[in-house]
Amino acid sequence: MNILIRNGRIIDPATKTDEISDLYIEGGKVKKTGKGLKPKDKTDKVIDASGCYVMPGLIDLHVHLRDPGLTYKEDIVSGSKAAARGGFTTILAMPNTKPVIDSADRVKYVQNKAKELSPIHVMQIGAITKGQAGEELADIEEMIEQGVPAISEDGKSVMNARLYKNAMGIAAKYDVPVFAHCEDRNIVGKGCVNEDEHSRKMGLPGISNAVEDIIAARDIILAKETGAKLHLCHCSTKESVRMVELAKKEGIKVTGEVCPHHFTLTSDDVDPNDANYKMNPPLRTKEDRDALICGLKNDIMDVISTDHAPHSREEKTMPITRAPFGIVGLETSVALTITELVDKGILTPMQMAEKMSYNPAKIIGLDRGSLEEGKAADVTIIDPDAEYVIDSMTFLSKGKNTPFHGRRVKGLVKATICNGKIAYIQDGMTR
Ligand SMILES: NC(=O)N[C@@H](CC(=O)O)C(=O)O
Ligand SMILES: [Zn+2]
Repeated sequence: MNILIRNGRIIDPATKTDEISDLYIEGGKVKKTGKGLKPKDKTDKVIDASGCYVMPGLIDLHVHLRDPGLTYKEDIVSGSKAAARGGFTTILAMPNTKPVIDSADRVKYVQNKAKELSPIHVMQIGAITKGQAGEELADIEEMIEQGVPAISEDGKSVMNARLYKNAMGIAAKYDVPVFAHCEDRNIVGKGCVNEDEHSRKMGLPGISNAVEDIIAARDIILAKETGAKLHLCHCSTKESVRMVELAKKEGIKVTGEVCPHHFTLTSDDVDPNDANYKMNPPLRTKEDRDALICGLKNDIMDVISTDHAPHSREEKTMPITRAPFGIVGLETSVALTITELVDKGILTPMQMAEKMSYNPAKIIGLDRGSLEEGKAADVTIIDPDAEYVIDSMTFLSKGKNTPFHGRRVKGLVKATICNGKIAYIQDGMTR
């Protein structure tokens, strides 16, 4: 089946294109872009993308699919359907599953299941230590051979710097990036929200910026010594932004990621009776949020990822002190990015495409994130003007844990096309 996308605003960072045009997909590839394209065949699907962005398929570097072992929260099928609805054609799954993905066989399990059942590309990240216990390196080389796009201990930091440095040495040798979750276990204590006036008033144990900053600094120093590519996950503090900026100036191979909840909300928004405001790292102060936004605008921060972290209703209705950290993000990130950043003139649509597709592809060395003729047809069509209220009950994800339920937003994914096939489409979009 071939697809003609008509009259969309084609936004392609790879070719620096931003113009109203058509795009023809044939044999799973972008065959042609240009004005006035006609369907070749009566069986061609035609999508009217008037008023819509047509971007290279979005890539989410930070997703928790919970498969294997925690599939009551999410599984590969529900997670990828949610991702497709959110505009993503490629997602990277974190290894903090049960068991932890720390061997080639376990990587293979996800790869095979995804290949069979997912409408989009799912790439599995390998853990850094066995069982994420922080004591012994996992067989990183064997997982790299099996095709992991990155290694990560996400959910925690490898506290032993010697072990971590060894892992970075291996990553550098194979030019595979290290995705760092920065959290000093020794000082985080029982913290569940940002440590500030608000947390003190609520009587909740806090998490200070130092919890993140100490490890971010350490990891940047280790990246410098080992030459590894370091990607700082879910940056939440103003100091993290500053460190990424300085490290880049020094020529250290570091990239920074920001999640929509961290550029949308602050610790003042936290409802102490709602664990959907609890995530790791926590919502920070207005000063931190403004620094993240500024970092995105100035291209210090390279990536917007979701850190999609589904949990069950039972888990998230526990008191905030006991509930697990994390919120879902796959089905809200396009809308929050458009509402909070593009619509306010902070990011151009081109920057949005860079941070949600082009840069993520570059970081993992993936030949995606581009709409150039001849490339694989991974395409996302978004209506930036569609206004609606987020309803978590409509999520395709098993996780409904979001603080954004009931929030009015702009920006709706109309269609997601993966390898030239429709992975998700809104009713009434094709002829
Ligand atoms: N972000 C979170 O709050 N939680 C994540 C772990 C993580 O990404 O650090 C999870 O696995 O639930
Ligand atoms: Zn994390």
